[in-house]
Amino acid sequence: MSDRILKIAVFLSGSGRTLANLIHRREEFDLPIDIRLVIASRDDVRGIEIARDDGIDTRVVRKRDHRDPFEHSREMFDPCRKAGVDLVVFAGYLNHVLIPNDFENRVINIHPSLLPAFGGAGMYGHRVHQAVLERGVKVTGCTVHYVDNEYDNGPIIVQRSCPVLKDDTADALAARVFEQECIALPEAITKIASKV
Ligand SMILES: Nc1nc2c(c(=O)[nH]1)N[C@@H](CN(C=O)c1ccc(C(=O)N[C@@H](CCC(=O)O)C(=O)O)cc1)CN2
Ligand SMILES: NCC(=O)N[C@@H]1O[C@H](COP(=O)([O-])[O-])[C@@H](O)[C@H]1O
Repeated sequence: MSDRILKIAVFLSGSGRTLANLIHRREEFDLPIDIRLVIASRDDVRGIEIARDDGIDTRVVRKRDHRDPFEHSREMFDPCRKAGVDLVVFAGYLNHVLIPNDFENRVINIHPSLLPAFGGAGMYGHRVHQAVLERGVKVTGCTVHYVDNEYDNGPIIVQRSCPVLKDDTADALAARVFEQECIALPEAITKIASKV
């Protein structure tokens, strides 16, 4: 579909399964990405090890080490500029970060619900699936969207759905949604690569 290889940076805060899936799709399915950089919000996360094992340049940028959101944003995006990154991918990244003007429409996020439902501040990871179960909805899924300065607000690129089953636990539901995330994020990246 696409003939352009996107230079990407991945921002993460956790176990790095989303990054591992991108590496797998690049190796096995020719996902057109060159992962130039991984930036983690903490130094004790498995995502960093996955990146290093793949030979990817890594950095840790802790939000609390910065005077204000502007300085934090510069520290996150300056390395992306230096590395000539086309697209930044939030892959389980849990800090709010200001999006600089030159990265408008060049940052995407994967969220584990069908936005605009179950999004916003406080909605991340298992909290999302717990809220879905408590509300009793019958269909959930994931959303890949462009990132702006409001949580989970930017234009939607791809959504994939799956059922919520009777007697589901948050763990079981998270695993079913994650299967869809593993398809949705590569699909969104391929879509973007085909347009640039
Ligand atoms: N400018 C933006 N930054 C971020 C966005 C975004 O849409 N615009 N999305 C998040 C990812 N996200 C869901 O997709 C999300 C992550 C975290 C939270 C949240 O409530 N975080 C807590 C802190 C959690 C922690 O550090 O352990 C909080 O802010 O109090 C909501 C949504 C990434 N950044
Ligand atoms: N609001 C953002 C959010 O909840 N993101 C979610 O965190 C998980 C990251 O897993 P990973 O760290 O193993 O890639 C994924 O399920 C992703 O959708």
